[in-house]
Amino acid sequence: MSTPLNTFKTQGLTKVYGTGPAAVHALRGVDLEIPKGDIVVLLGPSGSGKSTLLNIIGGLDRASAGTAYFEDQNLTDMSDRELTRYRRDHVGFVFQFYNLMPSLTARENVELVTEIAQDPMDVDDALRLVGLGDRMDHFPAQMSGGEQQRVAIARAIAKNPTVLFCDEPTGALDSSTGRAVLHVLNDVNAKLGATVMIVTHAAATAAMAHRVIHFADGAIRTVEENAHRVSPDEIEW
Ligand SMILES: Nc1ncnc2c1ncn2[C@@H]1O[C@H](COP(=O)(O)OP(=O)(O)OP(=O)(O)O)[C@@H](O)[C@H]1O
Repeated sequence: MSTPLNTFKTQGLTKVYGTGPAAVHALRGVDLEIPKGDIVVLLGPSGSGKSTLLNIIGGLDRASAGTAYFEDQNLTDMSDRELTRYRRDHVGFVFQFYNLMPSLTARENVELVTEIAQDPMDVDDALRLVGLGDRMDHFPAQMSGGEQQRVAIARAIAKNPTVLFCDEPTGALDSSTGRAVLHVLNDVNAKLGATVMIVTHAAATAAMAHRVIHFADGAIRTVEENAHRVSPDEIEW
């Protein structure tokens, strides 16, 4: 079988939370193609459905209608067990708050994931890739916010994910620390070939993306391809 060109393809993807007068239409028919190996930045007002989309194609939530494919697998048809396997084998998540285990060192936090992964990276290599080669035995409380976020990224990439989802990865960081974190995401994309999807309110992040998706009111308004991508070093917010 040929290698699929898209990491994701959705058609008419719809999500309604609740029923009757309390129903919230979080996604109103999203048609989307995400090429393999792209960095994609999703922008849009609060409540426009960005996290909902990420949660559904990340296998954390279910659509109300429509289809979502990961490569040639239909996520919307999967059982809970199959979705768990999909997440375990293919998906890395990075959130605004790093969710590290405080009683474990950087290395041990990453090992938690590599112990159950199918084809993990070497833990030390993952920490070196995020620039923490000399901080592996430090605990989260001994690290800055940016360093903790880099541990979270090392943990997410150590399973060798096909796709890395980042929901406000720089939301809790000052701009220079945030740039360092974006640098790491850029490297992960360039060196590992992972498709990287970033939801952010920091609109300037769009400059480093291959593709920028603008969301509003549960739907995609525009998709732009960046002819000239900018290095994270040049991003200001
Ligand atoms: N579990 C839930 N139950 C009910 N409504 C929800 C739930 N999760 C999200 N929503 C609603 O769905 C809509 C889309 O939310 P979503 O979190 O996807 O937006 P977002 O664009 O990611 O926003 P933000 O930028 O603030 O994170 C919002 O109106 C939100 O209140």
